[in-house]
Amino acid sequence: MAKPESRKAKRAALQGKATPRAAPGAASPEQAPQAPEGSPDGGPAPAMFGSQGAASALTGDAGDENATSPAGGLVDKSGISMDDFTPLGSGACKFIGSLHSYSFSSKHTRERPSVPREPVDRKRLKRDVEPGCSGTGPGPDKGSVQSPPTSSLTATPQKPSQSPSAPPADVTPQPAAEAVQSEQSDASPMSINEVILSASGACKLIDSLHSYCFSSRQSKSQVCCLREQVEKKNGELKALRQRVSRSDSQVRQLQEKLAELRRVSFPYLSSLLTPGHEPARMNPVVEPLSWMLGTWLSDPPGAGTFPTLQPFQYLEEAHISHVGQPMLNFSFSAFHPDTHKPMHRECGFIRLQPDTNKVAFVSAQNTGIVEVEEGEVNGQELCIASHSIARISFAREPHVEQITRKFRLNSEGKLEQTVSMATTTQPLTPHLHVTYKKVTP
Ligand code: HEM
Repeated sequence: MAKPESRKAKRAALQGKATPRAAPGAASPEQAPQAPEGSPDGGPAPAMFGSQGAASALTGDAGDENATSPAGGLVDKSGISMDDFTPLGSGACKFIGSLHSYSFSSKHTRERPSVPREPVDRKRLKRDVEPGCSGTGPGPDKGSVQSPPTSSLTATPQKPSQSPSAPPADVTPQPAAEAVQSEQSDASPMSINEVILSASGACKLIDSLHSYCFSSRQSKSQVCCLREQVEKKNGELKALRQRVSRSDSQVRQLQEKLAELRRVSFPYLSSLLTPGHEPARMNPVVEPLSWMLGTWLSDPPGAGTFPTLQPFQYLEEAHISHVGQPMLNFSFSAFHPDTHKPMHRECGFIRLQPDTNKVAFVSAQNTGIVEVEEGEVNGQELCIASHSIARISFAREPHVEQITRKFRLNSEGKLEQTVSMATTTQPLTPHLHVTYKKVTP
């Protein structure tokens, strides 16, 4: 047994440190009966332990198991010091951990076989006396020794009303509950249970706070990631808008250039032909040839053949129009398919003998040939053959002696032209075949 004076001094030290740190709500007045003035400690017991039984667990029945820490605090041999129960000084987690340690070590201390345990009867006697006023010695009431173990201090789960801040009983850690149940003869199970209950509730609260912190960090990370993606997409959108803007600008420039080219090509004619900006009405005489009207582009490229020539291809634009007169105006312009270099070109007029389907085709070609072809229009097909051919005096040979043409609008709405010719060396033979698609009305 420890010396009384030494124990008294240590208790005084314990009271001086522990009293201000009593956790509010950790013990209700019923759970922690105030130490009477006649307390052997000479002052109130530490309220946070809830009962003198808990305090005696620190002081120890089996001997002086406490020592003074280097810092001057009271240290249990299990390694627990009062500082460990100080939430403000060492943090909530340390505090909770200490509570768990205390619970474990206290239980362990009580179960240590090396420590001689008092007879059950003596412990019961002592416990029965403690609530009265003194925890230092067995009470004289021999009758209480005979009292059953289910006395008022027998370990029972704390009622919620006794501790408003304690969590519900169903959250009591199982080991703690078992310890309480198995230690019914111990002097301090209720206090320990209470502390563990409080600690368990606090741990759950802290765990939920950690979980909230973690999920909050995750959410922030996701928000940052999404924000980066949005910024990246905004950048791409901005680049696309700039490209569209550039394309619009290019289209405007091309339109302006085209308008300028038209003005240059027909500086005065356009204004003369369409003063009121209304197209000329078609002369009814040429109405049977109306299917030829329009601007046409070779599609696919035209194909050239002749017995004396290598097959070749060409691009051609056919422009057939009218200005209200009883005739059509035409121009055919051929280009090299690769270099777009101008090749054959001809222009002229197509006339119809009124009230007949007889057609006269007059053409002047850049090769120095002028020719007249005549024929008939039947539906959407025009077949003509050379009536007269003339040439310049220095035209290259072989000279063309006969020309036949056929125009038709096919089932696909495309214009076709087939040309055959006879030269001074070759009989009438196909020379050209081209299909045009309409590009303007
Ligand atoms: C009705 C209109 C045309 C006539 C009467 C015509 C007549 C001729 C004749 C007589 C020749 C010489 C053949 C030989 O050497 O044996 C020739 C050659 C040729 N024609 Fe045509 N042609 C016409 C339209 C075209 C067209 C639209 C093209 C398209 C680009 C074309 C391209 C050629 C070529 C590449 C040659 C061979 C090279 C040359 O002699 O210049 N011709 N043509």
